Amino acid sequence: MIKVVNLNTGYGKLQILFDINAIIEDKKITTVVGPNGSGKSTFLKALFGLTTIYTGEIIFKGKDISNIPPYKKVKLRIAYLPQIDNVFSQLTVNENLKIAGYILPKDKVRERIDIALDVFPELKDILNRKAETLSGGQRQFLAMGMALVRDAEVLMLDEPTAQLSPKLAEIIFGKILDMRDKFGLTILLVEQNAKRALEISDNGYMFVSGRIALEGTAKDVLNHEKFKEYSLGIKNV
Ligand SMILES: Nc1ncnc2c1ncn2[C@@H]1O[C@H](COP(=O)(O)OP(=O)(O)OP(=O)(O)O)[C@@H](O)[C@H]1O
Repeated sequence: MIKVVNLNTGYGKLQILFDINAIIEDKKITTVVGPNGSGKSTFLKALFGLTTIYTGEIIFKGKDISNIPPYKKVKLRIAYLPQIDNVFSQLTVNENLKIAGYILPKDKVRERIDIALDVFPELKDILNRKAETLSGGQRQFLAMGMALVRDAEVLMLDEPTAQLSPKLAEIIFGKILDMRDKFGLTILLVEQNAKRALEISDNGYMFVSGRIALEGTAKDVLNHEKFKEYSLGIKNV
């Protein structure tokens, strides 16, 4: 579980998130929705150690990790997949998967790559392709596969279905469910495809202007008037 307590954070002097209190439950999918610019991506970045934290705590396994740099978060088995630049574009799919396992003992890497290829069989035929030649969906499969190789326990995904067709988005949502159900991953998802994302989630938060406007089970959020008003105003909902 990740517990966020009274978090105030931003970039340098520019505060973006205000008094955020949230719980990311183990082995569940928690989705953050909200208008453009409301601070959803900043929330993921803050949890990974990429923002300036003014006050507050991020508690993971009983310890405050708010001042721990990103490379150490990887060792804590927290993975963050940004919207772009989530793979090494000049390397092949196979090389990307191998590199993802760099913190693991060598004999474990092969085993973890096999597990990743079981969940993402789509990658099997393109192992020797350079990542820069992949489609958006294939790239997303690779980025998620790399998190599986790393044996991540917490997976933070920033808009994994952005720019994808509805059919591919649905496949990605299916993979996210697989990662929770087959591997017990704790997933924190930021999505523009808000309604569909909440439908596959356990818990939800809606951010508005850097503050939590709604929170509860994903079902509670989906059925709340505030969410309905917001979702009527955006595409894909
Ligand atoms: N590196 C940065 N430096 C300064 N300001 C930033 C930086 N990244 C984001 N911001 C600002 O922080 C605010 C929140 O942005 P953020 O990307 O977290 O919102 P979001 O809810 O994820 O939006 P979207 O749905 O459009 O991705 C915006 O005003 C944005 O301009």
